[in-house]
Amino acid sequence: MGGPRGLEVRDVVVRYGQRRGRTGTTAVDGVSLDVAAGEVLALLGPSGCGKSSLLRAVAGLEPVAGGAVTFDGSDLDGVPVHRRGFGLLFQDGQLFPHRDVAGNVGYGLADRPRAERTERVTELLSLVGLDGFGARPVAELSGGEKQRVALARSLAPRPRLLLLDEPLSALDRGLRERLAVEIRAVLHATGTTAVFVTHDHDEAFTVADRVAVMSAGRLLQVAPPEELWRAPASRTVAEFLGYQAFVPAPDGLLAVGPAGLRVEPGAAIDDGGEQRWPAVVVATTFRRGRSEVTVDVDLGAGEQRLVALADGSVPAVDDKVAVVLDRRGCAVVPA
Ligand SMILES: Nc1ncnc2c1ncn2[C@@H]1O[C@H](COP(=O)(O)OP(=O)(O)OP(=O)(O)O)[C@@H](O)[C@H]1O
Repeated sequence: MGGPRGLEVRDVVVRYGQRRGRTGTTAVDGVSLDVAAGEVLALLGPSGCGKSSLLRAVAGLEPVAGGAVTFDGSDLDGVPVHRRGFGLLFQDGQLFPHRDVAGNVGYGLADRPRAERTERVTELLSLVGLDGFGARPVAELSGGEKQRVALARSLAPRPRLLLLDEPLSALDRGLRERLAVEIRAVLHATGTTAVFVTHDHDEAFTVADRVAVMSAGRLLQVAPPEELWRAPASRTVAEFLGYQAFVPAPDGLLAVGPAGLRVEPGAAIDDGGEQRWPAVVVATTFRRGRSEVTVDVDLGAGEQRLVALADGSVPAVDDKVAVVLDRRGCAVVPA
């Protein structure tokens, strides 16, 4: 009957504070979602959209008010957290302060023979780039090292599903980007099925095979990163992914991405075909090998402050320039 089926979430509802005469808050409002065995799925959405509530419901930390959560075909209704065989990793890795690194990583292996435990701890420390760290007290670790230890600890008992709730959000940006790449590599190397909650689209795109975008308790779109970026299902999804402006187009709305505008020197002249708009330069920055020009421009929906790329010479602040669309940096969404 085929391989393992992984996680199935069907019409799940999570509510808080519902008492007699009070409706309470509906944090998750009928979400259905599958995560295949070995797949890494990111749950992406703004603060308060219900991502953590959904994750906690899957973990068994929050009761479901409707719908069902099943794993490999069996319903988890009434199955307590510690019987689900899932691993959990939170923003603050919650290491045991009085155990050393090896003691933390081996925590979930207490029932295994000592030799096997030692071998597994060594293997995992190597996997997360912490060879030789076993005897270190956790208090002496950096934030990034602590999260690596927490990741190793959560993977040690080979959970059938790993649930990660904003595991990188307490770290600074550079470290976050590096660790996101490492987490992806570790999850794939171990064949771990995982759900990764984040509000950061770059992080979601780095870590996940598929990204599920949530808003106000509902699922808006689920797709692999490139597909989501190329074809956002709605303006809301596009806005959340970082598309910065919207221009009416014959087949819907043209969503203008971070690389969807270019500046050209000289004030705008209408040359007939191409869409060009007059703009005023507000600031220029050089980032990641390219010049980004912040401009005030009206693309038809009122003046907005947007970012355009400069190919050639970089204009000065207060210069009048023209901005043109670069279709390669745009996507069409339904109007
Ligand atoms: N224990 C709780 N009691 C009451 N309301 C809650 C509780 N936990 C969450 N909520 C509410 O449920 C909604 C969804 O919260 P949730 O934490 O799931 O969102 P989130 O997308 O994970 O946001 P964040 O990224 O800020 O954690 C919010 O309106 C929140 O205020």
